[in-house]
Amino acid sequence: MARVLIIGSLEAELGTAARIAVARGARLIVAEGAAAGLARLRGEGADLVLCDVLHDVGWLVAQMDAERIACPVVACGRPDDAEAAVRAIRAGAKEFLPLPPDADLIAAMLQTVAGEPDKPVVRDASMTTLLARAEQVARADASVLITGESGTGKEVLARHIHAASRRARGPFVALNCAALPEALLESELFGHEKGAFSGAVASRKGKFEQAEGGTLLLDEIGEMDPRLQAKILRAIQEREIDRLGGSAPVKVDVRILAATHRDLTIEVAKGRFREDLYFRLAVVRLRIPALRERRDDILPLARHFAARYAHANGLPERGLTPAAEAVLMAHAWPGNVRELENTLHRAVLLAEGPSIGPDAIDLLEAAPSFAPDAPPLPAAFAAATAPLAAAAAAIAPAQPVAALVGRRVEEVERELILETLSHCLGNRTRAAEMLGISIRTLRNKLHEYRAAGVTVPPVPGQPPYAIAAG
Ligand SMILES: Nc1ncnc2c1ncn2[C@@H]1O[C@H](COP(=O)(O)OP(=O)(O)OP(=O)(O)O)[C@@H](O)[C@H]1O
Repeated sequence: MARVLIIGSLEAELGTAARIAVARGARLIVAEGAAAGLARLRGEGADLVLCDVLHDVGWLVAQMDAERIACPVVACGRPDDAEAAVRAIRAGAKEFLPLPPDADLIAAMLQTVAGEPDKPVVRDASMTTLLARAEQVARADASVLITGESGTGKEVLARHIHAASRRARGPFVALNCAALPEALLESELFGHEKGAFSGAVASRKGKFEQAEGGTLLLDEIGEMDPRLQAKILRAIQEREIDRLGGSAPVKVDVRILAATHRDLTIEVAKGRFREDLYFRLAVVRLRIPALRERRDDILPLARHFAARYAHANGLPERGLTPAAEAVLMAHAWPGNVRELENTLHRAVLLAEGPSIGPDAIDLLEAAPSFAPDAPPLPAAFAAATAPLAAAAAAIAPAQPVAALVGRRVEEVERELILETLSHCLGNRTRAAEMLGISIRTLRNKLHEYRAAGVTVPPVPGQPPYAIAAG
């Protein structure tokens, strides 16, 4: 269930947005102004903020950045007020929602931020067995360790377990442990009290407390530092956590799901992962096979994505020709379901005629190392914000592609990444979102650049650990 924070008056058109969000299953938090909204974010967090442009969107985003509260802010206002829209986007709002709001747009936003779970699409016998097992263990409260290569659907399975559990009405909170340096990860997990470190201007709940009564997915747990592993172990064993700078432990009622692409038994053998934590987490182990190991899933998934992206782009649903299906079946899918999804998204946009033929299946661009983690915003969203995009384009004209001919992709990619990062004032999360890549991919790229002697914009707020870990 997505938690939506609305900043503004519900008596105005924003009230319609609130009603639509609730009808679509969101939990609503309302604050009268930006400062009150920030206080609610510190206290209970949110998956999405809708902020009336009459309030100070720029101040809110700056405060959220300073306090490292990661949550997309969507500015809302009159569609003819392009100036306010551009101002809000420049101030760091992720999107501009024209009022009165369109019900489909709100639904699309909710789906994007909360990744509203579709039931996993499975056909292959290995996956139907795995799903049945997942549903069976969902009812218990035991920890579950989900393993599988990147893009196989570990988070999808975790959401499904949550939805099938008795905690389904509680929050589902996911945290990518590889995306943050150790010190930030600690405060993200356990929260902090005011003054716990420079920049901690107010106390804030961590993911454990935000997931109270629900499920916490610790994604990429294999990347976690041993010191934090010890703290997670304590949280699971004692069912309590210590906020940074806190004087007393806080009781938590959270079910832990963990995911990793690594073989944790190897990490344990090498002394990089605590054995006691491994046994705590791996009460139940679910291994998702790579897509190439479950070929009967390829076509049902491809049809599912073809229908989903046709719908999202306002296009008629089209089937795949036998030749296109043959191309899909012949590919090895190193990027797994995520690669298949991106390929079908492109195919839906590229295909001409009554069905999707092999010409529209463009596998070359599906480089797994650079595949976006999150699905792009639905096209309905882009359509509604088109006037804004035009205004933004007028401010920053695009570089003509012809000017790039003769340059190496690697070089252009580096420039794009570093420019985007400076544009976002060093904010990794926002830059990754803007680039359409995962924060992990961004961090890996930055490490590569730094190793090659390239100067990388520092993390805002600049505590030394953040700069070092970049
Ligand atoms: N069985 C499935 N049915 C429908 N969609 C799926 C399925 N499996 C994966 N997907 C889609 O594929 C994409 C990747 O899935 P997900 O993020 O769960 O993978 P992951 O294994 O957690 O990846 P990573 O290890 O990189 O975090 C998502 O967009 C998800 O919606």
